[in-house]
Amino acid sequence: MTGQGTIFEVQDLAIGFGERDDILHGVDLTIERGEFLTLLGPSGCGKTTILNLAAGLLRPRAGHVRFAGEPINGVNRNVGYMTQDDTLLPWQTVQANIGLPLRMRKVPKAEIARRVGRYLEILDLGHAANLLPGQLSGGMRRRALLARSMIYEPKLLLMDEPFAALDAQMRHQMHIELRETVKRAGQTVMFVTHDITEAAKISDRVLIVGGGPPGGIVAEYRLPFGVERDLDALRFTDEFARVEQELNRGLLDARSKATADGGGNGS
Ligand SMILES: Nc1ncnc2c1ncn2[C@@H]1O[C@H](COP(=O)(O)OP(=O)(O)OP(=O)(O)O)[C@@H](O)[C@H]1O
Repeated sequence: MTGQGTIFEVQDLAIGFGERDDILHGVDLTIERGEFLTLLGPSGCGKTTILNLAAGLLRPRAGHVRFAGEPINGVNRNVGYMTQDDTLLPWQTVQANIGLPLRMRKVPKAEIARRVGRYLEILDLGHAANLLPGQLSGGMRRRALLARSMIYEPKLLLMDEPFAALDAQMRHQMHIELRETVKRAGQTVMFVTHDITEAAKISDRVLIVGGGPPGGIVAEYRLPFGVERDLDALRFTDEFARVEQELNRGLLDARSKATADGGGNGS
C-alpha cells in the first residue's frame, strides 16, 4: 500500500530489452513528496531506465510501478523530464521557450506571462528574456531548460545528468540554484548522476544502482546535511569529505559485486 507521502513507488521490478536478460531485477524504491532523491551508479547500470519508467516511457517485465498510488499506464503527464540534451527551440526567445509547456497546456496568456516572469526572476534570466538560445552561455541555457522543466510545476521532476556538459564552476552554481529553487517550490526530484560530489551536494537521499547485470539498488544513504545548505561552505568540510568517501565505497562495492557475478558494464 502506498503511504500518504509517497509519490513514486517501484516494487519488485524486473526490466530488460528485447531478447536480452533483465538489466534490473528485484528493485524496490520509493520517493516521498518534497524529497530530493539521487540514483548514483556506473554507466549502463540502468539509472535512466528507472527515470523512463517513472515517465511512463517503458513498461516493466515484472513488478509494480505506481505514481501517487496509481499504476502508470502510458506516458505520465505529471512528470517533468530534463536530460543532458539541449532541447531549447533555437528560433524562440528565452521567455517563449520557458512558456512552451504552459502554451501546450492552453494556460491563459496572462497567467503564462505571470509565471514566466516569476521563473525568469528565480533563475536570474530576466535580462535574457528576449534573447535567442544561441545568444546564451551554457549555464544560462541550462537555467532556461530548468525553468522550462519546472514552470508547470510537475509533481515529480526527473533529471538525467542535466549538468554534465557544464564546467565545474557553472555546475556548482547550478547545484546551488537547483536546490534552492526546488526546495522553495516544494518540488520532488529524482536525479541521475555518476558524479559522487554532485550526489553528495544536492541530495537528501542517495541510492546506489549497480551490481549487475541484472543490477538493483545495492545501497542507500540518507545524507546528514540539512534542507538549508550552504553549498559554498559545505563542500570543504570534513563531514562532506566523509560522505563522499562513503558514497565512493558504495560505488566500488557495486562494481566489485558486478565483477564477482560475471557482470560489469565496462565503465
Ligand atoms: N531502448 C533500449 N533498447 C535496448 N537496450 C537499452 C535501451 N535502453 C537502455 N538499454 C540498455 O540498458 C542498459 C541500461 O541503460 P541506462 O541508459 O538505463 O543506463 P544508465 O545507468 O543510465 O547509463 P549512463 O550513466 O551511461 O547514462 C544499458 O546496457 C543500455 O544499453
